[in-house]
Amino acid sequence: MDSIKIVGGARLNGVIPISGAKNAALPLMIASLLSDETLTLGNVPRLRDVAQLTHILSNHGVDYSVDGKRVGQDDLKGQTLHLTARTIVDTTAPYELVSKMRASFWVIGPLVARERRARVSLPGGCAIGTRPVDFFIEGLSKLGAQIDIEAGYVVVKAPQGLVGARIEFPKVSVGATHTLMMAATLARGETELVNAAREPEVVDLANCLIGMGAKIEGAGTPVIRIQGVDRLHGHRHAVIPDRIEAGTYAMAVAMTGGDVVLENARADLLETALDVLRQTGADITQVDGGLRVYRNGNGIAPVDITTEPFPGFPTDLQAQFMALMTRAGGQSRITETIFENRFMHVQELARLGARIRIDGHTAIVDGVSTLRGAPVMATDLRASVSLVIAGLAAEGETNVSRVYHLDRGFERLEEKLGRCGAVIERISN
Ligand SMILES: CC(=O)N[C@H]1[C@@H](OP(=O)(O)OP(=O)(O)OC[C@H]2O[C@@H](n3ccc(=O)[nH]c3=O)[C@H](O)[C@@H]2O)O[C@H](CO)[C@@H](O)[C@@H]1O
Ligand SMILES: C=C(OP(=O)(O)O)C(=O)O
Repeated sequence: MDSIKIVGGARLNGVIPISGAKNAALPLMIASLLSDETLTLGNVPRLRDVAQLTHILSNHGVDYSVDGKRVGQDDLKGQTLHLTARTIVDTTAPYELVSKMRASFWVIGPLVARERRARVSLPGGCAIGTRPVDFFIEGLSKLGAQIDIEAGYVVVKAPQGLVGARIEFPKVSVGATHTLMMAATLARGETELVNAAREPEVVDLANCLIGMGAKIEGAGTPVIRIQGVDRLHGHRHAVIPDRIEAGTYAMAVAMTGGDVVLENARADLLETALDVLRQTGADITQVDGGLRVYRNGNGIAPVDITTEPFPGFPTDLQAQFMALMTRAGGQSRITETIFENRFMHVQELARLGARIRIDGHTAIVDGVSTLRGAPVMATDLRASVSLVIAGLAAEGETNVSRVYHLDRGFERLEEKLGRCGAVIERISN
């Protein structure tokens, strides 16, 4: 299995192009199931999750083709996917495919909306908590579907079609918002999603669905209203830049010192995290075509954070921020409120010399002046990249194993960091 070898200590200087957002691309690809015409998506990142989802969608009958193939080392642009679900050939999403990634469960919404039935395996994804699907089940049954759990599959039937309803989520859920918004586009009448997720990826999906002919108002606010239509048509849409990738590299620069432009990054998608980074001592400005992140090597100030749904501090940046805080000049408190088991990076950061203790949902980090390289291994995507960030600032060599987690969500990580002066390479075993 591949690993990433890092020799820490180099400052980062240069330009890092930010890819299209994984967490926007995935629901957008799934939206192709709602129409028998072609959905063309630009700026799609080249990631393992994207490739995996093309397999899942083709199992349902989606034809796909790709252009924008890499023509040379300098081509760092995203790919364009053409997805056409002329007919749905299979409404079952099998365990072997769905267990590999959480988002694939979301096909349940479009499948039942278009075909009036679906059989979808309970999902997998990053091991960061129990991650139930009760909001999906309650939401779909409010839209008139009958639901049974059979041998690890959620079996949904709506022989008369879905009917609009008011659905109030007990807690903000990105996936349930995506899924029920997609389902409601083809339901009869009006659906109101209350306590909906406001994440930029939800807004991106809504914008694409509107382009396909859906009637949606309020995406980006806690109440989304959808008027069902009879059919959706083809459309072209470009995926928004990845705010989590941008935030990750911003934290890497804050950690190592240096001066990097994050090309295509948008400050408006990341305000809370950027404010926190400024408090730690990083200088961040919007420049032509991206964000400039600068730190001159002065110390890192400790800052307390609590993860929250958008526009709060994102849980998907919590591990990376913890890596940064391991070198802060004092104590910081990091509270995780979204997932109950998202501190798996703590014991691995400790192997590099970090001083962290856990008190319930809070990690208390006492900054140290030096981290020292070590072999480390992560169990999920963002935890893995937090170890890369720590390795960049550690003395000596760090080896991060189980790189397949990183390949799910970071496009050409070693290449992007290497171009800015990091000493980093992939070791293929
Ligand atoms: C592919 C993708 O976009 N993944 C993101 C998505 O995951 P995902 O959509 O899975 O996360 P949710 O927003 O649904 O999860 C939020 C909370 O709601 C709970 N919950 C959710 C659904 C449900 O039916 N019942 C329930 O209790 C979850 O266990 C969690 O505690 O949003 C998370 C929160 O921003 C991010 O960390 C993930 O990177
Ligand atoms: C948790 C994540 O992904 P998933 O929801 O697919 O597990 C993530 O992107 O950080």
